[in-house]
Amino acid sequence: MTMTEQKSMNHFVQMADARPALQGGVILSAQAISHGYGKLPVLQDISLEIHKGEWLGIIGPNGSGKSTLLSILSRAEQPTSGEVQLYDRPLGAYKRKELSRLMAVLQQETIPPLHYSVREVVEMGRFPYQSWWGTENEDSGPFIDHIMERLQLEQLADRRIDRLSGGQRQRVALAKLMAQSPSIILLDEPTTYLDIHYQMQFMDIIRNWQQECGLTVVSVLHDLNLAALYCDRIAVLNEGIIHGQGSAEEMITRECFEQVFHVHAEIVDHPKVNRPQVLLCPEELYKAD
Ligand SMILES: Nc1ncnc2c1ncn2[C@@H]1O[C@H](COP(=O)(O)OP(=O)(O)OP(=O)(O)O)[C@@H](O)[C@H]1O
Repeated sequence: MTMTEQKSMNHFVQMADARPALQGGVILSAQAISHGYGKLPVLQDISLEIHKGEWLGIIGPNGSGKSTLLSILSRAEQPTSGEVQLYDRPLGAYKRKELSRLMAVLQQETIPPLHYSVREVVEMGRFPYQSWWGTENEDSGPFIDHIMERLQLEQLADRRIDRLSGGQRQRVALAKLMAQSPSIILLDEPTTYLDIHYQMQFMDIIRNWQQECGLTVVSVLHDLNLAALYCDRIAVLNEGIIHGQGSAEEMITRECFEQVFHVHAEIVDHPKVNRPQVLLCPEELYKAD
């Protein structure tokens, strides 16, 4: 590791150490959350505890309330009833910059196609650490360099953000998120527009970040094999309620697929890692049985 990399890594670790002390390892909790749009109930009595350093995957069918739950966990939406707490404090009690130093959110199209360069967008991640005049106590240049290198964005540094492909933009969004140095990240279907190579690269980068800094990750994922491979724990949401939560082995089951997703599936053990993987089966194979 070069001096610059070491300095940047120390930056990550210092950020991790600067986090508030935890009690019982719970960093974020949803307590009896209910929510609806007009008369449509979307979430009913959701209670969830997210522990420091874990990767929680939220899976469930279309319209089951996953994005709504993530919006409530990030304070983008207020629940109709119930409360979210971050480090044992109600989410509503945090000032905006204070919350941004602790929590970052990545949605499918987080970065609007503006006329900024890639590097300028990544630097925007430092906003929560800047004074009124847009300056920081410490020079974050080497840290930004390190992130650009790590996400292979150096060649694109001066390229305008609106001239990038969807996959490249998603990498820039991730770089901006890393620049923000949060202790918890919320990801809403982060790999949807990525090809298989960039899906795996994206997930590996998040996992390395998690392992290096004790980052806590909450992600909505539609790809259940990725969820099984990367998440430490999975919560299954169905029709606005938690159908179940547990390890990949406990949640990625034939019963869950039939009851929640209404599809037939065979579950096999991954030959290289100790995680279940899903093999989907056409309906007629089951009719023939
Ligand atoms: N702003 C809104 N106004 C009205 N209804 C909404 C709004 N946002 C979501 N809904 C409704 O709430 C329900 C849950 O939506 P949500 O996006 O949370 O589900 P989801 O599980 O993330 O779905 P998907 O997998 O399709 O992304 C759906 O019935 C949706 O139509």
